Amino acid sequence: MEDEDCPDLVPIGAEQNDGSPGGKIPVTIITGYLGAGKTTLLNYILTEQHNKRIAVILNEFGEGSALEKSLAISQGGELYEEWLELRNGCLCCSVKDNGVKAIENLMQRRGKFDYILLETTGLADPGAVASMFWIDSELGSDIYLDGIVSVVDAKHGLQHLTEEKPEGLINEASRQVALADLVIINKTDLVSEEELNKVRTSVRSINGLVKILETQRSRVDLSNVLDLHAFDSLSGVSLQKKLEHVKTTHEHLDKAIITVTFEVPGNIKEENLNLFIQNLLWEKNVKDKTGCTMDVIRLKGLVSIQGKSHQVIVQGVHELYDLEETSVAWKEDEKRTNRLVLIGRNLDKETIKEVFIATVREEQGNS
Ligand SMILES: Nc1nc2c(ncn2[C@@H]2O[C@H](COP(=O)(O)OP(=O)(O)OP(=O)(O)O)[C@@H](O)[C@H]2O)c(=O)[nH]1
Ligand SMILES: [Zn+2]
Repeated sequence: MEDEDCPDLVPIGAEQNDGSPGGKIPVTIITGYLGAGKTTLLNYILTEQHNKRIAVILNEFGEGSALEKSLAISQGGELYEEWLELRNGCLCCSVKDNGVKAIENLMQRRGKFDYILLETTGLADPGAVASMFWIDSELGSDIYLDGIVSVVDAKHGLQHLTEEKPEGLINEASRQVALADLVIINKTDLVSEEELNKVRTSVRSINGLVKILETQRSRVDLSNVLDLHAFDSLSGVSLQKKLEHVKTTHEHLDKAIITVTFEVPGNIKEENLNLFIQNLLWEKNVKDKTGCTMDVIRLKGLVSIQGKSHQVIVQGVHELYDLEETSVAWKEDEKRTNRLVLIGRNLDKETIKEVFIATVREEQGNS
């Protein structure tokens, strides 16, 4: 039965479902720039009462996906009904033609879900992801695209939306807004009313029709997010029309922005970690081999802090960051380690790892 070309979706925490056959399964695409609050929204949806069996598909960068998963799980606890990971990393390129098939194979194997939430990477072109459902609608699929939700960071969104791109390159953040059926301006706690007005105006100028909601921690009435039927015959909008309107591309990843991940074993001192992060995000005195400043847009990590029994999550978006102790304890026989993911410009993995080690070195070997 299995198509060889068809990428595998990897179910995590497998447990058989017997869904009812019949009705088609809606898919909501959750998009938004790096660090805007997409995973926070997913977590929120999953913890709210919805009486649905929700499958979650993460479209994260290849290497970082294991970390992303562990971050989200440790935040969301056991509330995830399903957790799927695309083994090939990027959904837009690796499974463009087979993505729908992969999801359907999964439903066949595991029984039906009531709803599918698909989180794209912060740099993805949601149009490329959406188009895979459009192609499939003619094939009588079991799933349909319900809507595209775009999360905008109230603090950094304006910067993302107005950033000038070199000739020929499209601004990902504004494309995500242009394609959205719902825009959630999140992190309103971080801005003044005036700043919020500017972001709202900017969103409105890009997409004159879209519904705009403003949130903290992506807390939003679920009836505004799920079952939008944005592309039904009833709503009169076809996905095809929308995609024609907003140019979508294959070159969905800004070439200049890359992801680096590294792992360093041992315990580190909290103050040394702070120093490392502050040099990187605030002082901006960490340079690559050619002398260019490393510009980190997004930072995630799972680290082992000296004196703490539990794993600590590091989260950074531009210059804002915080450390949070998780509910996951390091096991007795477990090798303590620090895993970091950085997304930004001028990042070179060796240098950044060296700088990290140099900053925390004195703590190596302690436990
Ligand atoms: N102050 C504040 N922080 C928030 C809010 N919502 C989310 N955050 C924080 O912002 C950071 C990024 O949130 P995520 O939900 O991981 O963002 P994301 O869009 O999934 O990020 P990527 O997948 O890396 O692009 C985390 O540290 C969140 O705790 C908010 O309303 N206010
Ligand atoms: Zn995320």
